[in-house]
Amino acid sequence: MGSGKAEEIKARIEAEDIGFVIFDNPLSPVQQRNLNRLWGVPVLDRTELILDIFAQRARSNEGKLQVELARIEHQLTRLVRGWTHLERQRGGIGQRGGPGEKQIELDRRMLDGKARRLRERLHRLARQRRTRRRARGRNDAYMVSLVGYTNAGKSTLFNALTGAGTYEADQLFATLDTLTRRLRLPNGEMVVLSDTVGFVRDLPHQLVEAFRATLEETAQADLLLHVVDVSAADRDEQVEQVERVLAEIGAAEVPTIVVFNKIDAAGLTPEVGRDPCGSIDRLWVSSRTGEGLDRLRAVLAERAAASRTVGQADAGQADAGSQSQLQHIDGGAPEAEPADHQPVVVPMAASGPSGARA
Ligand SMILES: Nc1nc2c(ncn2[C@@H]2O[C@H](COP(=O)(O)OP(=O)(O)OP(=O)(O)O)[C@@H](O)[C@H]2O)c(=O)[nH]1
Ligand SMILES: [Mg+2]
Repeated sequence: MGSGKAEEIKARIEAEDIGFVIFDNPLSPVQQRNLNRLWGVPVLDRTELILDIFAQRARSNEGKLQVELARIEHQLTRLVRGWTHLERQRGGIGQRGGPGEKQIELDRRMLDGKARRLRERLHRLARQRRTRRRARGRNDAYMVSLVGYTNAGKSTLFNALTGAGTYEADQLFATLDTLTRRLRLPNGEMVVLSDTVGFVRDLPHQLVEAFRATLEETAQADLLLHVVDVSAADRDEQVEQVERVLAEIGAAEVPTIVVFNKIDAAGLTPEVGRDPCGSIDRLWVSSRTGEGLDRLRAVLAERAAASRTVGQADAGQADAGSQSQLQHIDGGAPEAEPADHQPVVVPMAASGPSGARA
């Protein structure tokens, strides 16, 4: 940003009585200090904004520790970035022997120590969580995780499916703590459903690191429901960003069904889409009105049943709808079934006897 632009913004801040300024990209400590001085209002960058929101939302002990760790990691990167500058500056104004350098080294050691202790506590918590899960016998259950961009409607879908009162709100990162519930499906199948923290474009690296334990659980799910706000203007970009984070946490290979949510807001009707093998891999639903959710339940039931009968490797193969699931289990020949080898989108109303409402 040139000085002309900075002056222009200063004029707007004064004219419109603006309280603070947020940059959509990283700022160095020096840039931040200079702009703050020029404009007389707080100046945040994107990472700090996201960290602030996370800090406000964290409820559980683990969530709070994760945010604190992310904050410290962020401070550490800034310390390193600011360091050379400070060193040069202090040298320039003739201070002896670099007291700034010494102070920064002390700060860095203190922060390093804090980060290490936090990581140890988080490790212990993650271990306890794994032990608890084993005790509950959840390792055998079919695990389904809701993932998606923040505000896509994961918690709303979670509530609609489980009847649980998870916090849902029209705000970013409403959910920070993974919440898990058992869900009984129409065919009597039991699955374990988890609601998770939402993703966002350019999720600060420190946050991905701090939330790694939580996110890695996602990677261990048997199935991901990738919830997409179909009414969002930038939904394709959101999908891409979520896929990128999933790859980063090692979840790219987990079988995934894309759930296009909020069809009521987009003026769409419930539909399903199939992969080239005929398996449903996309559904259009509204978590608010409940449209399309019966079909989603049926698909979940089928995937869970298939994973138990034919083993994980084939779990994605045998789920073309609740009726056809019965055919498969009754000995129908699934490999002979899909005639078309192209992905097709089947409107639910027109999907024949195996179709609309399970
Ligand atoms: N119109 C409409 N709004 C929905 C639907 N599903 C969710 N919403 C709204 O979208 C907003 C976000 O919903 P949440 O369920 O909190 O979203 P989330 O994905 O859990 O968000 P984070 O926890 O922040 O990642 C809320 O205001 C919901 O009421 C839907 O099917 N239709
Ligand atoms: Mg949520």
